[in-house]
Amino acid sequence: MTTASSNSSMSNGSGKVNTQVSLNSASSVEAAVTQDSNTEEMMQAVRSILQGVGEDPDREGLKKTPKRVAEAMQFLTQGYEQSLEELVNGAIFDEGHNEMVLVRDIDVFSLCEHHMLPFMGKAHVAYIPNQKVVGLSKLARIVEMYSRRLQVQERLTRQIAEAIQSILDPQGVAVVMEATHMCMVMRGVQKPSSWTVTSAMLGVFQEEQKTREEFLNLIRHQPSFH
Ligand SMILES: Nc1nc2c(ncn2[C@@H]2O[C@H](COP(=O)(O)OP(=O)(O)OP(=O)(O)O)[C@@H](O)[C@H]2O)c(=O)[nH]1
Ligand SMILES: [Zn+2]
Repeated sequence: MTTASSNSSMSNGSGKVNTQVSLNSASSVEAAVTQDSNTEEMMQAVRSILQGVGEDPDREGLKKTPKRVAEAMQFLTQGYEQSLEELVNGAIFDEGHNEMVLVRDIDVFSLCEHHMLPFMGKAHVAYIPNQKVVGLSKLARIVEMYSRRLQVQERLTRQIAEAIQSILDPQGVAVVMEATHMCMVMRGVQKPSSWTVTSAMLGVFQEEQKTREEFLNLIRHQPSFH
């Protein structure tokens, strides 16, 4: 991963090994070494795939491909290394606000766990606070963290809803995701126009039809600035 490999060079300073490393930097050196060996293994695997498709991994254009693919895969799955707590970073505010908060049209890029092919689309995330609100960007960051993993759309949708539930204990959470799956577009059943809608409704969104409808109307309506 780009970040991890830059970490590894940072932790070694100018490349010399510092013999007076503290426990913390010793463990970060260890993490960097593990990361490097992971990258190495991934590069080997990409070489095998290239050979498997009948390519010559040593030809000019493909020489750096194993490294590029390994780094791209590490980027696309960086959500495994993030935690909800770090991501929210304490940005929870006691506003006494109890009306619906909705962030819609959050871009989603993920990989399906069955084929490791992209699926992409939009997520709409709403909650009804119980006094506490969270920084708006954190809702998009939560979407980002769970999408940067190998996923199925249903689980991704539910994990986003449950994460918001766990940090805010709100009156309810609603998440709708609309996505197109490259494994259904480029291969397999080959249906380029199909898209999949999943939803997760918790608390009042599940219990009260009126609240759920209000949310569904809000995500249908086209904003005037578009
Ligand atoms: N429920 C769900 N299914 C998914 C998702 N992403 C991919 N799939 C499906 O996972 C299934 C895997 O089915 P398999 O029969 O094991 O694999 P396959 O032979 O490659 O299937 P086809 O895609 O039908 O060619 C397919 O039906 C995919 O459409 C997702 O996010 N949610
Ligand atoms: Zn798939």
